[in-house]
Amino acid sequence: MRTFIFCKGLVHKCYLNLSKTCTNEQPFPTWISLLLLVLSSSHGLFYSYSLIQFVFYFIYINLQISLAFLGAAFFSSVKTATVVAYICVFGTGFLASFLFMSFVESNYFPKMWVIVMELYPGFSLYRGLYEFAQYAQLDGGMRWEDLNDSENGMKEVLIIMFVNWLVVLFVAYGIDRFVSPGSGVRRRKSQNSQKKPLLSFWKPSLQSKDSTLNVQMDKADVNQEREKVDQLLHESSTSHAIVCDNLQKIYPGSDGNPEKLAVQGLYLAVPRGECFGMLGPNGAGKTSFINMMIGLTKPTTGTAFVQGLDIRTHMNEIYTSMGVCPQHDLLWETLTGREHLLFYGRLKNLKGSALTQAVEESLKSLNLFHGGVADKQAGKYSGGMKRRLSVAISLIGDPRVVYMDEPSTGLDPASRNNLWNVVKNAKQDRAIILTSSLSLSPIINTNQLLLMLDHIDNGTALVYMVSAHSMEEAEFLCDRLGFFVDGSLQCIGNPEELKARYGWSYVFTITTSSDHEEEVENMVQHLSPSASKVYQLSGTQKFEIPKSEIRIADVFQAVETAKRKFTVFAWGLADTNMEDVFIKVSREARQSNTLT
Ligand SMILES: Nc1ncnc2c1ncn2[C@@H]1O[C@H](COP(=O)(O)OP(=O)(O)OP(=O)(O)O)[C@@H](O)[C@H]1O
Repeated sequence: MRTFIFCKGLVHKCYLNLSKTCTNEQPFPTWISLLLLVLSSSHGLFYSYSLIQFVFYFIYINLQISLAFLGAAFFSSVKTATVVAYICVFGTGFLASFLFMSFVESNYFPKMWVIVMELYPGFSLYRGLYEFAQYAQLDGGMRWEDLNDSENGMKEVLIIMFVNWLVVLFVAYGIDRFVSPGSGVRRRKSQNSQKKPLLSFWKPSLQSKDSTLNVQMDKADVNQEREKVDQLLHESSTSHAIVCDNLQKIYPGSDGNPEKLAVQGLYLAVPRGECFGMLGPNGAGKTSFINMMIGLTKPTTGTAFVQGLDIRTHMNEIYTSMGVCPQHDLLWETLTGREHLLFYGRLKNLKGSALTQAVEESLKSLNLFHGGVADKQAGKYSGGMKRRLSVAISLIGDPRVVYMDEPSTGLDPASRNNLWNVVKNAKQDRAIILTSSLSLSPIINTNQLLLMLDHIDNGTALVYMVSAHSMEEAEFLCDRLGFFVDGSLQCIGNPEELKARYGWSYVFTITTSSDHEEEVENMVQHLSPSASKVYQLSGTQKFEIPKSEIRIADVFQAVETAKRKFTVFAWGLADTNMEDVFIKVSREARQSNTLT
């Protein structure tokens, strides 16, 4: 990931050329070298096609790529990498033109110092171009035998660049493999203290055994999940692709803010073939969880195993079997949809016709193929098309584990249904974790279901609203759902189980004029003394009535009687749905948080 970030800044232009000119199988340094060779020759800069030019460009481009890999270890932000890369490029050009070249041409400046300066790749590039220009007027340009000329510095330049290439590549590999397998170098140094020896397979961490405090004993389903995890950690093999063992994330306090417990001791086991829905309001910790699972951040304590590999120590191996659809689309504006998929497909080791076929199938399944859409730049895509492309990227290369952070955000209903079908098909043989944000907001939006008035204190009302499509998506796609509030798992189970567990009541909604609210309340109390009002606004009231206390026929009877006394604009009696479950779970979580 870091490598791409830096590469995007440093070799962005080279990559774009690659994408537009090379075929799938050819390594791109070769193509770029040939391109530069042809361009320079055809523009009359050099009068011949020289093999030396090809070798020179080839070595230089590979050196640049190695430098990009090395530099990637030091940057975690695309912007910073881009700015530094541009400063290096322009600064080098400036210094080379006004300073270095005068040293090269000077008869007094020691040649030894010129060679020392050429150790810097930018100067060796300039020296090489300078030497080509010197020989450009000769018939045939620079030849191999010209390398022996005493004034020709090309031989040194080629040797220096070649050695530089190997050294930089070696150092970059060493840093990436052994020093900092994760994110930015400085951050990694501080995390090395947490590094554990490599694990051969599942192995319970000692930390997890000590930490029982985070599990609230009254959550039977959550406890059951924890027991399952404990059991899985002692098995030598398992059908579970993802096992989280007391995963915890605490962000340190900054700028006077206290530290933030974003994910609290999470135990979770997701088998292959399951789509697990992680639902929760904004700030519940869903993205923090995903960021740990995809290696963007390290867990504070605990760990998770993906296909048996520990996310603290084996992230590089995990990347090869993982797909991610991030919350915000990370796309190159100037690359087409097809080019994106070709790029990510190659990263997943797809080649030749298998790659072409996978890309086409993926584009077709997400409606990004026909009408030239596949070959349109992603920058010209609508928000929904970008989202679909992100989902396609996450699924290319047949990953075993896929994380989708709010995949259908911003999609119109037709695209959403299409995306749901794609995800549903994709989950057959892989584990998918899908997050969905459920709005908890005091703003009333007619597109959302207004579900509950939590309390009315001091004249203020906090209204819970749940985005209807989030719930629909969760129910349609997910085999199991977990509700998160304030970083902790509140309940877990399949939609039917959850509805049965929390669905002990009917929801009775009635709309009259405001003058008759009290009479409606009395009517409901008469029907069921334990009924509770959950929402009231301008004559519309909503009650939860325990199923054990009423018969549906009695409700009909009561409403008919009421209609004879005053006007009832609308009324309805509904069974508990997933929205109600979420409201109840959130309310209980809030109440228990207030008490503690
Ligand atoms: N880098 C950070 N430093 C400090 N606090 C953070 C950081 N990232 C997230 N948080 C806090 O951690 C909590 C969980 O955030 P997170 O983004 O994981 O929630 P979320 O469920 O994904 O929310 P959303 O649906 O809005 O994306 C929030 O209170 C957030 O403010």
